[in-house]
Amino acid sequence: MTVEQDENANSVVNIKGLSLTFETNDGPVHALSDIDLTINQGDFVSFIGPSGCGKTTLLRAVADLEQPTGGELWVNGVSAREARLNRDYGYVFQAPALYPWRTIAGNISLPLEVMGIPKSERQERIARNMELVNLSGFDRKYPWQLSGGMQQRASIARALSFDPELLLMDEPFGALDEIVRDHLNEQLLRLWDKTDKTVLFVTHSIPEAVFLSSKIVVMSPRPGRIYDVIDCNLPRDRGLDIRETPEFLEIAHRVREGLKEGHSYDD
Ligand SMILES: Nc1ncnc2c1ncn2[C@@H]1O[C@H](COP(=O)(O)OP(=O)(O)OP(=O)(O)O)[C@@H](O)[C@H]1O
Repeated sequence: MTVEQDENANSVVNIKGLSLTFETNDGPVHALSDIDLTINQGDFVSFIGPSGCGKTTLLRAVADLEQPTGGELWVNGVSAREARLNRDYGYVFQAPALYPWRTIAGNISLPLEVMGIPKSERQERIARNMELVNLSGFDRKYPWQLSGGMQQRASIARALSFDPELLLMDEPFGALDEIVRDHLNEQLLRLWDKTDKTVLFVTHSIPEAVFLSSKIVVMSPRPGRIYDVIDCNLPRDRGLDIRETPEFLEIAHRVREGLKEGHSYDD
Protein backbone atom coordinates (compact mmCIF):
# COMPACT_ATOMS: atom_id res chain seq x y z
CA MET A 1 0.00 0.00 0.00
CA THR A 2 1.17 3.53 -0.66
CA VAL A 3 0.08 6.78 0.94
CA GLU A 4 -1.16 9.46 -1.42
CA GLN A 5 1.95 11.47 -0.69
CA ASP A 6 1.09 14.50 -2.88
CA GLU A 7 -2.31 15.07 -1.34
CA ASN A 8 -1.03 14.47 2.19
CA ALA A 9 2.50 15.87 2.09
CA ASN A 10 2.02 17.68 5.39
CA SER A 11 -0.16 15.14 7.15
CA VAL A 12 0.96 13.18 10.20
CA VAL A 13 -2.21 11.16 10.69
CA ASN A 14 -4.37 10.14 7.79
CA ILE A 15 -7.59 8.22 8.36
CA LYS A 16 -9.96 7.09 5.63
CA GLY A 17 -13.25 5.24 6.11
CA LEU A 18 -11.98 3.72 9.34
CA SER A 19 -14.25 1.42 11.33
CA LEU A 20 -13.56 -0.66 14.40
CA THR A 21 -15.84 -3.34 15.81
CA PHE A 22 -15.08 -5.27 19.00
CA GLU A 23 -16.32 -8.85 19.04
CA THR A 24 -17.67 -9.60 22.52
CA ASN A 25 -19.63 -12.42 24.15
CA ASP A 26 -22.73 -10.22 23.91
CA GLY A 27 -22.21 -9.65 20.18
CA PRO A 28 -20.33 -7.02 18.19
CA VAL A 29 -19.70 -3.54 19.62
CA HIS A 30 -19.37 -0.99 16.81
CA ALA A 31 -16.97 1.44 18.44
CA LEU A 32 -16.03 3.49 15.34
CA SER A 33 -17.58 3.88 11.93
CA ASP A 34 -16.73 5.87 8.78
CA ILE A 35 -13.97 7.97 10.33
CA ASP A 36 -12.25 10.30 7.85
CA LEU A 37 -9.66 12.65 9.29
CA THR A 38 -6.41 14.31 8.29
CA ILE A 39 -4.15 15.74 10.98
CA ASN A 40 -1.32 17.97 9.82
CA GLN A 41 2.12 18.50 11.28
CA GLY A 42 1.91 20.92 14.22
CA ASP A 43 -1.88 20.56 14.69
CA PHE A 44 -3.30 20.36 18.20
CA VAL A 45 -6.44 18.26 17.75
CA SER A 46 -8.90 17.66 20.57
CA PHE A 47 -11.46 14.85 20.49
CA ILE A 48 -14.61 15.54 22.45
CA GLY A 49 -17.83 13.56 22.72
CA PRO A 50 -20.03 11.68 25.17
CA SER A 51 -18.76 8.69 27.08
CA GLY A 52 -18.42 5.61 24.88
CA CYS A 53 -18.27 7.45 21.53
CA GLY A 54 -14.88 5.92 20.74
CA LYS A 55 -12.37 8.68 21.56
CA THR A 56 -9.99 6.36 23.39
CA THR A 57 -10.45 3.62 20.79
CA LEU A 58 -9.49 6.06 18.02
CA LEU A 59 -6.39 7.19 19.90
CA ARG A 60 -5.45 3.57 20.60
CA ALA A 61 -5.89 2.70 16.91
CA VAL A 62 -3.45 5.48 15.99
CA ALA A 63 -1.07 4.01 18.58
CA ASP A 64 -1.54 0.49 17.10
CA LEU A 65 -3.04 -0.70 20.40
CA GLU A 66 -6.35 -1.57 18.66
CA GLN A 67 -6.75 -2.97 15.17
CA PRO A 68 -9.29 -1.30 12.83
CA THR A 69 -11.70 -3.70 11.17
CA GLY A 70 -12.06 -1.52 8.08
CA GLY A 71 -10.60 1.49 6.28
CA GLU A 72 -7.10 2.95 6.22
CA LEU A 73 -4.90 4.54 8.85
CA TRP A 74 -1.48 6.09 8.23
CA VAL A 75 0.83 7.60 10.79
CA ASN A 76 3.77 9.59 9.45
CA GLY A 77 3.14 8.02 6.06
CA VAL A 78 3.46 4.42 7.30
CA SER A 79 1.12 1.91 8.95
CA ALA A 80 0.28 2.38 12.64
CA ARG A 81 2.36 -0.72 13.39
CA GLU A 82 5.45 0.66 11.64
CA ALA A 83 4.94 4.02 13.35
CA ARG A 84 4.84 2.25 16.72
CA LEU A 85 8.02 0.34 15.93
CA ASN A 86 9.64 3.63 14.77
CA ARG A 87 8.60 5.18 18.12
CA ASP A 88 6.83 7.98 16.29
CA TYR A 89 4.55 8.81 19.22
CA GLY A 90 4.54 9.29 22.97
CA TYR A 91 1.39 8.31 24.92
CA VAL A 92 0.10 10.04 28.05
CA PHE A 93 -2.66 8.26 29.97
CA GLN A 94 -5.34 9.67 32.28
CA ALA A 95 -3.45 8.40 35.34
CA PRO A 96 0.25 9.28 35.47
CA ALA A 97 1.33 5.56 35.44
CA LEU A 98 4.78 6.26 36.88
CA TYR A 99 6.78 3.47 38.52
CA PRO A 100 6.78 4.22 42.28
CA TRP A 101 10.16 2.58 42.86
CA ARG A 102 11.89 4.80 40.31
CA THR A 103 12.72 8.47 40.80
CA ILE A 104 11.21 11.02 38.43
CA ALA A 105 14.45 11.05 36.42
CA GLY A 106 14.43 7.23 36.49
CA ASN A 107 10.89 7.15 35.10
CA ILE A 108 11.71 9.56 32.29
CA SER A 109 14.85 7.56 31.57
CA LEU A 110 13.03 4.23 31.16
CA PRO A 111 12.03 4.46 27.46
CA LEU A 112 15.55 5.70 26.68
CA GLU A 113 17.08 2.72 28.51
CA VAL A 114 14.81 0.37 26.56
CA MET A 115 16.05 2.04 23.37
CA GLY A 116 19.68 1.56 24.44
CA ILE A 117 20.52 5.28 24.53
CA PRO A 118 23.90 5.85 26.26
CA LYS A 119 23.88 7.27 29.79
CA SER A 120 25.33 10.72 28.98
CA GLU A 121 22.73 11.32 26.27
CA ARG A 122 19.99 10.02 28.56
CA GLN A 123 20.97 12.53 31.23
CA GLU A 124 20.97 15.36 28.73
CA ARG A 125 17.50 14.39 27.42
CA ILE A 126 16.08 13.95 30.93
CA ALA A 127 17.28 17.43 31.92
CA ARG A 128 15.90 19.00 28.73
CA ASN A 129 12.46 17.39 29.09
CA MET A 130 12.20 18.11 32.80
CA GLU A 131 12.87 21.74 32.02
CA LEU A 132 10.21 21.69 29.27
CA VAL A 133 7.56 20.66 31.82
CA ASN A 134 8.93 22.93 34.58
CA LEU A 135 10.13 20.10 36.81
CA SER A 136 13.83 20.97 36.95
CA GLY A 137 15.22 20.14 40.39
CA PHE A 138 12.74 17.31 41.07
CA ASP A 139 14.75 14.57 39.35
CA ARG A 140 15.63 12.69 42.57
CA LYS A 141 12.10 12.77 43.99
CA TYR A 142 9.82 9.74 43.85
CA PRO A 143 6.37 10.01 42.24
CA TRP A 144 4.56 9.86 45.60
CA GLN A 145 6.50 12.94 46.72
CA LEU A 146 4.92 15.05 43.96
CA SER A 147 1.40 16.46 43.51
CA GLY A 148 -0.97 14.92 40.93
CA GLY A 149 -0.31 17.77 38.51
CA MET A 150 3.47 17.39 38.85
CA GLN A 151 3.18 13.63 38.30
CA GLN A 152 1.23 14.24 35.13
CA ARG A 153 3.90 16.70 33.96
CA ALA A 154 6.49 13.98 34.61
CA SER A 155 4.41 11.61 32.45
CA ILE A 156 4.45 14.20 29.67
CA ALA A 157 8.25 14.54 30.02
CA ARG A 158 8.54 10.74 29.77
CA ALA A 159 6.36 10.68 26.64
CA LEU A 160 8.56 13.38 25.10
CA SER A 161 11.87 11.83 26.17
CA PHE A 162 12.58 10.11 22.85
CA ASP A 163 11.45 13.20 20.92
CA PRO A 164 8.47 11.67 19.09
CA GLU A 165 6.75 13.69 16.41
CA LEU A 166 3.32 12.88 17.81
CA LEU A 167 1.96 13.20 21.32
CA LEU A 168 -1.17 11.14 22.09
CA MET A 169 -2.91 12.31 25.28
CA ASP A 170 -5.96 10.53 26.69
CA GLU A 171 -7.67 12.87 29.16
CA PRO A 172 -4.37 13.62 30.87
CA PHE A 173 -5.83 16.25 33.20
CA GLY A 174 -9.27 14.67 33.75
CA ALA A 175 -8.59 13.65 37.34
CA LEU A 176 -7.17 17.01 38.45
CA ASP A 177 -8.97 19.94 40.05
CA GLU A 178 -9.87 22.92 37.90
CA ILE A 179 -7.15 25.30 39.09
CA VAL A 180 -4.38 22.77 38.52
CA ARG A 181 -5.94 21.87 35.19
CA ASP A 182 -6.00 25.52 34.06
CA HIS A 183 -2.35 25.85 34.98
CA LEU A 184 -1.40 22.66 33.12
CA ASN A 185 -3.40 23.76 30.10
CA GLU A 186 -1.35 26.96 29.93
CA GLN A 187 1.87 24.98 30.29
CA LEU A 188 0.86 22.46 27.64
CA LEU A 189 0.04 25.27 25.23
CA ARG A 190 3.51 26.82 25.79
CA LEU A 191 5.10 23.40 25.32
CA TRP A 192 3.21 22.85 22.07
CA ASP A 193 4.25 26.29 20.85
CA LYS A 194 7.90 25.65 21.73
CA THR A 195 8.20 22.12 20.35
CA ASP A 196 5.72 22.27 17.45
CA LYS A 197 4.65 18.69 18.17
CA THR A 198 1.47 17.30 16.68
CA VAL A 199 -0.92 16.57 19.55
CA LEU A 200 -4.03 14.35 19.68
CA PHE A 201 -5.87 15.12 22.90
CA VAL A 202 -8.97 13.44 24.34
CA THR A 203 -11.12 15.52 26.69
CA HIS A 204 -14.62 15.89 28.11
CA SER A 205 -14.16 19.60 28.74
CA ILE A 206 -15.38 22.14 26.18
CA PRO A 207 -13.27 25.05 27.58
CA GLU A 208 -10.17 22.83 27.64
CA ALA A 209 -10.73 21.75 24.02
CA VAL A 210 -11.29 25.32 22.80
CA PHE A 211 -8.39 26.75 24.78
CA LEU A 212 -5.83 24.20 23.60
CA SER A 213 -6.77 23.22 20.09
CA SER A 214 -6.14 24.27 16.55
CA LYS A 215 -8.85 21.79 15.54
CA ILE A 216 -11.70 20.21 17.53
CA VAL A 217 -13.25 16.90 16.47
CA VAL A 218 -16.76 16.50 17.89
CA MET A 219 -17.81 12.85 18.03
CA SER A 220 -21.20 11.18 18.40
CA PRO A 221 -21.90 7.70 19.80
CA ARG A 222 -23.27 4.32 18.65
CA PRO A 223 -21.30 3.85 16.57
CA GLY A 224 -18.60 6.48 17.14
CA ARG A 225 -18.57 8.91 14.24
CA ILE A 226 -17.18 12.36 13.58
CA TYR A 227 -20.05 14.83 13.85
CA ASP A 228 -18.14 18.08 13.26
CA VAL A 229 -14.57 19.29 12.79
CA ILE A 230 -14.07 22.84 13.99
CA ASP A 231 -11.03 24.97 13.14
CA CYS A 232 -9.88 27.15 16.03
CA ASN A 233 -7.84 30.09 14.88
CA LEU A 234 -7.30 31.78 18.25
CA PRO A 235 -3.93 33.58 18.60
CA ARG A 236 -1.16 31.13 19.39
CA ASP A 237 0.16 33.08 22.37
CA ARG A 238 -3.21 33.08 24.15
CA GLY A 239 -3.63 33.21 27.93
CA LEU A 240 -6.53 31.90 30.03
CA ASP A 241 -8.33 35.27 29.82
CA ILE A 242 -9.11 34.49 26.17
CA ARG A 243 -11.92 32.34 27.54
CA GLU A 244 -13.96 35.52 28.10
CA THR A 245 -13.70 36.72 24.48
CA PRO A 246 -16.55 36.50 21.92
CA GLU A 247 -14.34 34.43 19.54
CA PHE A 248 -13.75 31.80 22.25
CA LEU A 249 -17.39 31.71 23.33
CA GLU A 250 -18.53 31.35 19.73
CA ILE A 251 -16.36 28.27 19.18
CA ALA A 252 -17.44 26.83 22.56
CA HIS A 253 -21.07 27.36 21.52
CA ARG A 254 -20.52 25.45 18.24
CA VAL A 255 -18.91 22.55 20.14
CA ARG A 256 -21.81 22.49 22.63
CA GLU A 257 -24.38 22.50 19.83
CA GLY A 258 -22.50 19.69 18.07
CA LEU A 259 -22.48 17.61 21.22
CA LYS A 260 -26.20 18.18 21.72
CA GLU A 261 -27.18 17.40 18.13
CA GLY A 262 -24.83 14.44 17.77
CA HIS A 263 -26.09 12.79 20.94
CA SER A 264 -29.20 10.68 20.49
CA TYR A 265 -30.14 10.80 24.23
CA ASP A 266 -31.77 7.41 23.92
CA ASP A 267 -30.41 6.01 27.17
N1 LIG B 1 -11.68 -3.98 24.48
C1 LIG B 1 -12.97 -3.73 24.29
N2 LIG B 1 -13.86 -4.72 24.11
C2 LIG B 1 -15.17 -4.49 23.90
N3 LIG B 1 -15.71 -3.26 23.83
C3 LIG B 1 -14.89 -2.21 24.00
C4 LIG B 1 -13.47 -2.39 24.25
N4 LIG B 1 -12.90 -1.16 24.38
C5 LIG B 1 -13.91 -0.28 24.22
N5 LIG B 1 -15.09 -0.90 24.00
C6 LIG B 1 -16.39 -0.25 23.74
O1 LIG B 1 -16.21 0.61 22.62
C7 LIG B 1 -16.97 1.82 22.81
C8 LIG B 1 -16.03 3.00 22.74
O2 LIG B 1 -15.20 3.01 23.91
P1 LIG B 1 -14.13 4.15 24.20
O3 LIG B 1 -13.46 3.81 25.48
O4 LIG B 1 -13.28 4.34 23.00
O5 LIG B 1 -15.05 5.44 24.36
P2 LIG B 1 -14.66 6.88 24.93
O6 LIG B 1 -15.36 7.87 24.05
O7 LIG B 1 -13.19 7.00 25.06
O8 LIG B 1 -15.35 6.85 26.36
P3 LIG B 1 -14.98 7.66 27.72
O9 LIG B 1 -15.20 9.10 27.40
O10 LIG B 1 -15.95 7.13 28.72
O11 LIG B 1 -13.56 7.34 28.05
C9 LIG B 1 -17.69 1.68 24.13
O12 LIG B 1 -18.99 1.19 23.87
C10 LIG B 1 -16.84 0.65 24.87
O13 LIG B 1 -17.65 -0.06 25.80
